[in-house]
Amino acid sequence: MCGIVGLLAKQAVNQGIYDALTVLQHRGQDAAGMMTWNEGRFLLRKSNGLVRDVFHTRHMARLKGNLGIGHVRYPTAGSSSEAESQPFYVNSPYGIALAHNGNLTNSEQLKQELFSTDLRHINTSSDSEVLLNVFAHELGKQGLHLEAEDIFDAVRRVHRRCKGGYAAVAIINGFGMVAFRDPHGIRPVVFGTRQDADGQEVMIASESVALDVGGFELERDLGPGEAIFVDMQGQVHTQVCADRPQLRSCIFEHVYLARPDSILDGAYVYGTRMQMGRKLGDRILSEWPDHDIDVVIPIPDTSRTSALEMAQHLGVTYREGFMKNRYIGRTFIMPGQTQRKKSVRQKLNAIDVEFKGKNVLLVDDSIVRGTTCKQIIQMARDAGARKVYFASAAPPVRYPNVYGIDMPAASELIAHGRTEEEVGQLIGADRIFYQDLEDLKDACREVNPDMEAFDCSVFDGNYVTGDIDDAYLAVLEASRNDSAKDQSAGDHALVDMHNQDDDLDD
Ligand SMILES: O=P(O)(O)OC[C@H]1O[C@H](OP(=O)(O)OP(=O)(O)O)[C@H](O)[C@@H]1O
Ligand SMILES: NC(=O)CC[C@H](N)C(=O)O
Ligand SMILES: [Mg+2]
Repeated sequence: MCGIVGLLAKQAVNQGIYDALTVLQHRGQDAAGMMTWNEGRFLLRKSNGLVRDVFHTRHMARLKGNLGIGHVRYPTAGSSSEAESQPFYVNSPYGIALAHNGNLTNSEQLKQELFSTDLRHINTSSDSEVLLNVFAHELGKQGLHLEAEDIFDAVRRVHRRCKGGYAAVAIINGFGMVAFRDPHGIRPVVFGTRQDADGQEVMIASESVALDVGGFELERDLGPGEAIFVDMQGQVHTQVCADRPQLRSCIFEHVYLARPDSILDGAYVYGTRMQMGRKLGDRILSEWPDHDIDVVIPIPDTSRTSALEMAQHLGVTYREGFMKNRYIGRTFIMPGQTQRKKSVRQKLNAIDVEFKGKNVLLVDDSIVRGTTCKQIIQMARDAGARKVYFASAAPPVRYPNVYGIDMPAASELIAHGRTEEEVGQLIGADRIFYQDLEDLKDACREVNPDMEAFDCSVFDGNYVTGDIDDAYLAVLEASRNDSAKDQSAGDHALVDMHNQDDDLDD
């Protein structure tokens, strides 16, 4: 779940893209990058680190031009090497730069095809470089002069070849900006406009919050299989380019990934999280009408919205019993288990008075590996809680994700092959409550009834692209489990196009 942004404006876009990336930072903390286009040249800066660490004044000054794209990365394929940070660039045809959120599930097969049939070489292990090359190859079948229709034809062929979850934004040298969303709309992408004295400016982004910050009016989400082309004059052209588009957006965006102040597929994430809190409150009341919960305490940050609503619904006091260190990022999207474990303790600290002698209900948005809740329950006990109950606003996460969330190994998921009660025992809770999957879907549908169905694969093991079987998951687990990733860490030797270096003079 990386963050992507594209901006075509009437003046320099570097600051606008930087600002958008800072509000998309929660989608990727490993690397950041920006590619602008100026008078026929692409200018690139990308590196490992947070947005504020990657772009210094000297880089910003060099990122000239009124058209650009940006990316914050949370790796879900290949390595976390700087060379695999994004955007990527390819020189033929025209010169194309691309940033991608998601994961291709057939990238190995595509890589072979690109080499043997399309005569293209992929220089990294990133699936995003594969996506860019498929797009480039299909675009290369068009003529010297591109019209919107030609671009949409190329995207149509990309959808026929690529499988998985992908939202991508690209620049085509001399022609404009393009974005497209996979035929199931698994990963989100929205676009908005801003009126300048010289004409219309357009921003495309993973989440609407990026548009808010830039003063853009949200037009809408791209639909499943839809593409948008913004020409150099700022004119917007859109077309659905998939043969059988079906909206199956990732429900985990609403549970955890997206910011609550974003609107995805027409639904305020804040609203869907509130409904999750209500539904789970209902479940607790029906399973345990004479409960003895004294206080509801959220595990900051993401669970706050659901926990507050749940407490009100239960008629129980809500208290902020854990303080969050604002300088530690999201732990779940950190690359290794050792770092994730250590960061939970650095990130959260208990306020003893809220726990002493009380029966506390701790609420989190989800339990994935169990890294957070195990430590938190112990902290609550150490702070003097009498009983510690635990509620997850999402159902048990039992299956790997293959569409752009780095949960590749079933064996690393605490609920895989376990009952709810077994998870409760393992994490040390006196009682555990999980959301029901139908209730989770209803929570989202109640905010936008048009969202009929979702990708819920991490909860039900049903992969909407239809190409995932046990053999695929076994290969994925072997190649991307935590210890496999540890062994490939530090692989920075891959070559890439010239990247602005830190040792350049100011
Ligand atoms: O079971 P786990 O493997 O620990 O994963 C689940 C936890 O990770 C996330 O928090 P994170 O710190 O990433 O972000 P947040 O501050 O947005 O809650 C999520 O909100 C849960 O708290
Ligand atoms: N989280 C994502 O969207 C990752 C995009 C791409 N698969 C990468 O690893 O760079
Ligand atoms: Mg959390």
